[in-house]
Amino acid sequence: MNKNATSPAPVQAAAVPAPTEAVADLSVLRAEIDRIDASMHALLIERSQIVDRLVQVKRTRGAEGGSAFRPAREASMMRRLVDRHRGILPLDTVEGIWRVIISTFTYVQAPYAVHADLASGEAAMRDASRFHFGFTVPFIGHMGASGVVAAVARSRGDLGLVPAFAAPGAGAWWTALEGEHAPKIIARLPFVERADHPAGLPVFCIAHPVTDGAVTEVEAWSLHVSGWNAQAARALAPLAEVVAVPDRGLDGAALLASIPVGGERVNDVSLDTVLAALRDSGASVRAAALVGSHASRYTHQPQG
Ligand SMILES: O=C(O)C(=O)C[C@]1(C(=O)O)C=C[C@@H](O)C=C1
Repeated sequence: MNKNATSPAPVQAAAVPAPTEAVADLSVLRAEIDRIDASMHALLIERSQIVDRLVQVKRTRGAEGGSAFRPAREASMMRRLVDRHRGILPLDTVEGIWRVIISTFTYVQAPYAVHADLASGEAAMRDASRFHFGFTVPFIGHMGASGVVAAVARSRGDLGLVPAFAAPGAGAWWTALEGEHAPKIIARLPFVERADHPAGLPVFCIAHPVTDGAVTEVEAWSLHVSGWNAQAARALAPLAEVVAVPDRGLDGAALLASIPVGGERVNDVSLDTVLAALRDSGASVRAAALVGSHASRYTHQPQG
């Protein structure tokens, strides 16, 4: 006869630890948590010592002054972080922790402020800034992208955040980035996109151009186009992401075209392809200026 079938109760009772055993287990587990917290803290202190050495190396190599923000390195670190994450701790939390670690280590190398355009909604922009740069880095709000670009231009190493989409009334703010010494787009945030990102507002990050650590997977071009029409907009849609603002002087539009020139998914799009598509659809480009570059958009697909 099967003993378990006739007397299941003792088996279930044995699975629940006696109260004293449970208390002992809890204190053992809490001791484990204390050990892990102490190790994590020690590792952060060790990381800060490495960053100290990194600053010395950068100095001896004559690295540019200004911001210590290195967009190529950060994009690659964030992609690897989300790809290796597993377990019950939400990805949002892990990403947020590392954003604070990296942006604060950027700040301790060379203090900077984040200027953000609040004109299309303060809450989402503030969330984006705090998520990507933490609370130690000062946050300065502006009503409009022009104020952000001007503040970054005046600074030594500040960053600017501007919506990466057509915001009503924003105008062709990117034309202020055309000058040789003007700030440029150096990143697009979030580095890792997903449908339910807690700070998912798409923003361009603007700074004085970085020569060391720039990433050029996507080029941002300011295009002045006459004869801009629906056919031209349709022709560009598969080639580039475009923000368009009417330009009455040209009887056309000022465009900010983000052209994927090469990345993990290398494709054939170049400025020439875009210019040819515009010509073929009856529009003509009067002027083109490179106003920055950034890493390819990287989308995280949740497992399961
Ligand atoms: O790798 C660098 O150059 C650093 O300055 C270190 C570090 C980091 O904390 O990991 C900080 C800032 C950069 O944007 C990238 C990475």
